[in-house]
Amino acid sequence: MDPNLVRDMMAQLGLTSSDFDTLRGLTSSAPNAPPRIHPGMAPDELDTAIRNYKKWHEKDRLIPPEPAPHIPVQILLSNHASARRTQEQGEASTEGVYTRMTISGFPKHSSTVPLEDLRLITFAQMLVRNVHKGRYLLCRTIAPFARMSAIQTVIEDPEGIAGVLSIYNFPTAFHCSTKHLDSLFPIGSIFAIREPTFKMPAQGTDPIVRVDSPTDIQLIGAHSTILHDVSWRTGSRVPRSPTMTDTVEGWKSKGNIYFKNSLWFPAAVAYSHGLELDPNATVLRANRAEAYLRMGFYSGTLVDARRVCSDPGVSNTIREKALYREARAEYARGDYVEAEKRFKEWQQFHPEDSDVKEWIARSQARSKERRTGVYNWTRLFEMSKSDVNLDVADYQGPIEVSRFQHRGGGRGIAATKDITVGELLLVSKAFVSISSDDLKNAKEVMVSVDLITSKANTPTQSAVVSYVTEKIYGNPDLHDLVFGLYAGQYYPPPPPSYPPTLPCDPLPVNPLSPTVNIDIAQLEAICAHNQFNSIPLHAQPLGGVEKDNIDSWTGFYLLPALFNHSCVANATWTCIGDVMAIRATQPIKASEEVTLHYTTELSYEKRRQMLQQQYMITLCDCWLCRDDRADGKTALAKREELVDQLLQGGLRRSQPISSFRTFQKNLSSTYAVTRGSVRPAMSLAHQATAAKLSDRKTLTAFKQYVEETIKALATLGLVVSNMETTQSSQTLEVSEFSRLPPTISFHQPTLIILQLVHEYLDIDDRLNATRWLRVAKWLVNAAVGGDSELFMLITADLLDELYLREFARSVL
Ligand SMILES: C[S@@+](CC[C@H](N)C(=O)[O-])C[C@H]1O[C@@H](n2cnc3c(N)ncnc32)[C@H](O)[C@@H]1O
Repeated sequence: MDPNLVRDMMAQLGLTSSDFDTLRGLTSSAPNAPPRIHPGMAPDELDTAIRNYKKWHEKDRLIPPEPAPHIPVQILLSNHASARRTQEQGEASTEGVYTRMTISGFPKHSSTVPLEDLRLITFAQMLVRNVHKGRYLLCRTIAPFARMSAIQTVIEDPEGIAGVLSIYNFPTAFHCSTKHLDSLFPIGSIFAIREPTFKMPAQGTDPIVRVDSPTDIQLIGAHSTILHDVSWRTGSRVPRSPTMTDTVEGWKSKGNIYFKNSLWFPAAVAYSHGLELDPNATVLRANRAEAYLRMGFYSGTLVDARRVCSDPGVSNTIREKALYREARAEYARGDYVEAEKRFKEWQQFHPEDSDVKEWIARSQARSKERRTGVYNWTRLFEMSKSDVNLDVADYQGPIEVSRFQHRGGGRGIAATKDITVGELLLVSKAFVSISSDDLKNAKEVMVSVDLITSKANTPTQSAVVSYVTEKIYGNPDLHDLVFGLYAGQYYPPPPPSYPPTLPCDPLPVNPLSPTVNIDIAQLEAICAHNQFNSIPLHAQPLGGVEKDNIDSWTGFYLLPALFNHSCVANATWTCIGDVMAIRATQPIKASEEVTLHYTTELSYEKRRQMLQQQYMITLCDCWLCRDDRADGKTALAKREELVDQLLQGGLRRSQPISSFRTFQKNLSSTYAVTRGSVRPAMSLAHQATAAKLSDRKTLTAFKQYVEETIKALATLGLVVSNMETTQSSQTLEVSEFSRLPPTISFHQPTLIILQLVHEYLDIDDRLNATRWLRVAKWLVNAAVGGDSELFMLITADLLDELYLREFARSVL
């Protein structure tokens, strides 16, 4: 901060010059402040800023912990008020999307010690750059919260010393309004912060108490024993704080007001305060169950609803409500058999209720999906266009988690029987999925810069940790499902099997005292190692432009995260809405490893780089990479150069065909002659040559065009019977020997084939056009499932662009 500005501010606040000297020590210590990283930096600028930031971080880490300089509370409050005003102004404005940057990937502490085993600490005893293990800070808020990268406020301890508190990843606070924050944490809220970290902020100059894990925060009710011997030096009541109720009825009506305003979490907190006063206050518990249900805190709903149902003194109306909530929570947790039972129990009291009939039918449909793996993919695809959040059951086909010692994490997926191409292996609903559209509604986008990978994450990647944290917070029994995933080389290896055995009963949720500890640093590593970043199918149709303008999408899935990578994968994944389906693209033998692509780059070097960015620290050992490495560095470099040349428009259609042939020869010379037909980079050269030949309208040129197109497909690894001789034998067919290209997703080969269909129709060869159209349909259905109808929907834009829609409709 500019010292002159500080001096002006202090004058306004009536502070003395000795206060100013204290402050100058702080504010002019700009050399100790971290380098700025801000939105709008050019890529080079950002690279340099990240490098400088890392250097600063290393230096800052070496500075021993030291007492914090005293910053007058008025200064803290005044600085904070301006941050709060910025958020309020942003809320009032109708314009623009604001981007915030935050730094991730540095070590951070999350406490695992219960509050009762910790000793009290005060600000005066705390040191900057220190984690205060074995201690807890008791404090209360003396300002309203404001939301920046984290939610932030000013707190004071019982001795009246103030400091800034920043809480990251707090449930429901990711993009919340000031109204939500004020309801959640009114001024005067009392917290116990377990093992607080006092540190220099990631950006800025004033030290902060930084809480990364929301489970380190315990909300303290007025009657808590922890407050018994505590008196607040600045008075029992914080100025401007609302009057706090301290009766069960008071908390109930507060909760009900929040509930009516759709402020589910503040409502749940209010009910929890009431339940702390009287754990048998059944109405509050029943209401909390509903608030949890609205927030997706299903474990909390279930525990509360069951307890209400088992209360012998409860009225029939409340018991029935609780039973319905229990059934809904069972359904949402994927226990469809239990859900059906509960809904049927409820139905006994309301035999004609149409909603419950619908829920029973849905429970039965989900149970059937889970048993059979039969889904209506076409319907799901259509539904995903309006709501990505699809209602389906998970399904596990002929696969299991197995040991693969040589892979990071030591596990992988193996086939439990011989598998055929296109067979459905797994259907999994996202644990969380985030599209950039979800974030844009919030008028604010957060971008995190990862110090481990030295790159800026996309907005949806930056949000994933907060989303997963919230889900675990409200569903604590899911904790081990997430923390059983691989977290990378700096963490102990995950358990050899997956999923872990989960508690039989759901765990309770209490926002005043969270049930499980969430280690945020480990969760960041887990998310980074296991997330999926491709765009769901409805938003990236073949041909045309992206439909929903989705520029980034991140999905966090559980069992799908157990698949290892191969550049020549034998399975492929696609997302319809937030549902991932994984299918075999090659025949797979029982006990063989089943793999997916983490990248579909055609060049060895680009694949290597992409895999490294996804934390694959060892070189990929698939046969394609081994063959590529055996070609030697010089050949690989030359191949890379030629491919770049091609992609940058180095071969123009106006050039003579001989230039294309020479190019092919040069590129081909980078592959050892002994290599098999799969040569992904060659596909690009064949595609370019085919495009050139499609301009020349002679029969010979057409034949050559077909030959080049077929080579483009074959070099990617597509196998269809008699593909190479189809011109003469006309026996092109999809048979049990057919397989999808192992090197790439279905999109590119489908594009190539539909182009070929278009060219055949152009010369009125309907027979071959039909044959190839059927190959395209087979390809899409094998990768995505469904039938002709789904094929037509997925390829609709491309079929239109190529004037193929009517033809496809008539022959499929
Ligand atoms: C999403 S996890 C895959 C499951 C993981 N193997 C496990 O045990 O949980 C991704 C990590 O698995 C490892 N991995 C994936 N594919 C691999 C491969 N082909 N070779 C070696 N390690 C691989 C890498 O360490 C990568 O960071």
